[in-house]
Amino acid sequence: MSDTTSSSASEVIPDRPAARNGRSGGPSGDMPTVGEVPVPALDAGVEEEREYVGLLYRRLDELREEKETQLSEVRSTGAVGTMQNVSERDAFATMYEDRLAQLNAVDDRLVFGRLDLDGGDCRYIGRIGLTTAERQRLMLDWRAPESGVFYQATAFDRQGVRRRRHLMLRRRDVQGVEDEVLDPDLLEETAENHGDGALLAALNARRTGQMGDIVATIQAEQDRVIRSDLPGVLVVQGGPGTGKTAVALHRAAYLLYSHRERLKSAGVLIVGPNSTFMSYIDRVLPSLGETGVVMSSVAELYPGVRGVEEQDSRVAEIKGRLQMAEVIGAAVAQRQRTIAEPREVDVDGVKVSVTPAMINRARERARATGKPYNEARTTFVKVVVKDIAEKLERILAKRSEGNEADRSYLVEDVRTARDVRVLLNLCWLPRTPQNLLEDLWSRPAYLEAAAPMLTRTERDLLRREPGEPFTVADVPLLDEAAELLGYLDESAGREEARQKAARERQLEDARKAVENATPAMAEMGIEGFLSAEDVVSLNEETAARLSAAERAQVDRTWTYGHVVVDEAQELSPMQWHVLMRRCPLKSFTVVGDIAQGSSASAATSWQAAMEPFVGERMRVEELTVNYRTPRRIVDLAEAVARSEGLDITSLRTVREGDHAPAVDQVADDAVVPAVVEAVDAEFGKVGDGLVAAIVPERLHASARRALRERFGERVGDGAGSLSQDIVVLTADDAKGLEFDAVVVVEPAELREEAAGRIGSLYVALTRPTQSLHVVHSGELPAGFDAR
Ligand SMILES: Nc1ncnc2c1ncn2[C@@H]1O[C@H](COP(=O)(O)OP(=O)(O)OP(=O)(O)O)[C@@H](O)[C@H]1O
Repeated sequence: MSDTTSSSASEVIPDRPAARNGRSGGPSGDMPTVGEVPVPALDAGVEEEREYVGLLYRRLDELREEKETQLSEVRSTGAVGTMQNVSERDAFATMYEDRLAQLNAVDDRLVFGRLDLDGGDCRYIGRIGLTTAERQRLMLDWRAPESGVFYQATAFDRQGVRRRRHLMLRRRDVQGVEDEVLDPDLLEETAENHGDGALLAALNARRTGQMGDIVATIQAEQDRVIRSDLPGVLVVQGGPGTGKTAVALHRAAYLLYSHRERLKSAGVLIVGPNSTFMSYIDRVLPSLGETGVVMSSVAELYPGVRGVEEQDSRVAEIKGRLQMAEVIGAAVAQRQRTIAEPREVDVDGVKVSVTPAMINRARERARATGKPYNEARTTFVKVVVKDIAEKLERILAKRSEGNEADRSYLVEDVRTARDVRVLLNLCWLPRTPQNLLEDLWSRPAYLEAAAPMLTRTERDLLRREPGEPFTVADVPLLDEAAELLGYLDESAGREEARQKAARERQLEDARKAVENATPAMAEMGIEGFLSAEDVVSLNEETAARLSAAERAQVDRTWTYGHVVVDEAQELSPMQWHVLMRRCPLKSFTVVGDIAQGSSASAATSWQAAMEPFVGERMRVEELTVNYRTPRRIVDLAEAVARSEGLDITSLRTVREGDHAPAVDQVADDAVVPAVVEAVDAEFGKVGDGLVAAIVPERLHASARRALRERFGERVGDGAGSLSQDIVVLTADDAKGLEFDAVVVVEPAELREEAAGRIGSLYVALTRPTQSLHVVHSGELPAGFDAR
């Protein structure tokens, strides 16, 4: 058994240089080799590189075949033998499956870089590490420490790099090479292939509606963020198009590689603003060979609920306050009541008096357990039932003149007596998070008692009818309620405890199994690929084949090893509060742009947003180059933002752009037809690209209808349609996305929709990669005159 791809930082890769140019650094020395494998010389062109790339693909195919054979052999073994044998078999099967999935995922543009170093060493950089069957290195994983210089070296700080070569592949074929010569001595010897063409080619490429990876062209300031240490809170501030999303996703892949042991079992959570955005980014990590990550929009963080949009931003702001945690706490506590007077209950025809003292005593006992509300209720019920049963026993003893009743029957009679159940529910009602929240919003008296700190107007704003769907802003409140209420069904709590204990025992078995398997895996150059946790999940009957990621997704109480938050400027304090609970270690990558904030609770500074949760303990990095939007469009967007008082740092841009922004003013009733014309005109400019119309809510349906009339099926609908030619979006939905051309409709209205905050208009203006077209009937916001 041998496997020589590298999957983890802890893998043992013999540090044998793969390629050494025969004559140190010379352009045309003897052909260097890896074992018997020739490596193209420094002055090699596309043809020679093609040969080497062909060799890498042959190796990839060989490994894939090997894994397929191993997997079918292991599967055919069947589930026989001791528990430990079964664990070992399953452990190997999972390992082969994961590896196969990884090998399949990295097929497209497997290799993208080559470094030629002082002293003649040469390194190929690709999506994963590859070695020959004799364990000689063929290609390095981009995340390996030795690959760092590929992204970091500059002419001023060469870090031993003579030349950085970008190999530009289409699928498996080398289409071209691009060289950056850093060593001045080499400049004279190599005449061709200079420039930053790989980056420009990537930036000019037509957009597909799906975000791609940037692994071949990560820039130095981005690389520093990606490779930053795991612990603590890292905040990445960056203007539009600076690659925050790309960097956040590559960082997740990097962390999974360099801390695989820890993160594979605990998992990594990636949180984004909405489901459109989540589907836009969902292919990036698989293309980097990483699949075990949980992705969730803020609307889906509470399992089983998908929050709808909160229509009124004032309501969203109130529900987002940290204070709401107190409101939920008070609402929970209020559901425990006592009785003012003794009360008679009927147990099988016998009247028993229940006193306030009995209720109070039971309540104190229950509270003293420190358990969540529903679980503490179990103690309350037990104490009250026992007290009533004792009273009943005494009454019956008196009546039957000393004949003893069977205590256990009495307890059961009391427990099932209707009067008793009514009384118990009156004093301590069992609750679900959903019905607690529903009561809070639909019963003014209840809300008033729980939220005296809110004004009357604020409470009135929160009012809604029972049965209406929960909103995004309700999601953290449901989570808070679930935390305080605990399990409704006491047996669910017990079942959970039982499962925990069983899991502990299985973990012990699994540790032994993994220990046994480890030497064999190390022999294959694989360490840390499989943990005892993985083996246990394989053995669990209920979670027969669930990965940590899959288990985490359905478990509200799951705690992750790392959490990545995108568009983080939009999060409310309550949303942060809940996210912090998902990662008690406080290992976060937080990316966003304060200037783009448009939600009712948007942060005004990172310090203000994070301080309640992490104090001063965070590090802030800034990204400064806009890779998406050409200079001419950025100038306009920045002028608009500045005239509205936004404090933004001017971004550097990579491209000047071929098209000046177009602005069409039309009559009120001509806006929708003008949008259709503008979309048409933009196709004229950008050819087959993607065009988005970003419109106020009011015009969404009519603009879509008109575009469909003209362009038919080419007009997409909803989150799944980003890859269609034309999409109609609100400014909120456009967050984080990009298109070849964008038609921004009624900019002043877009600003008003976000309660006058300029952030959403700034977002809309910075979505194009090529061309911007503005259509308006009303006044233009200030800043447009700077064109
Ligand atoms: N190093 C790079 N190489 C190639 N493309 C890049 C690079 N950095 C960023 N890009 C591209 O620039 C575009 C913008 O990146 P991304 O969406 O990550 O930016 P962002 O900062 O999250 O933007 P916004 O805040 O405006 O949503 C994407 O198409 C991305 O692929």
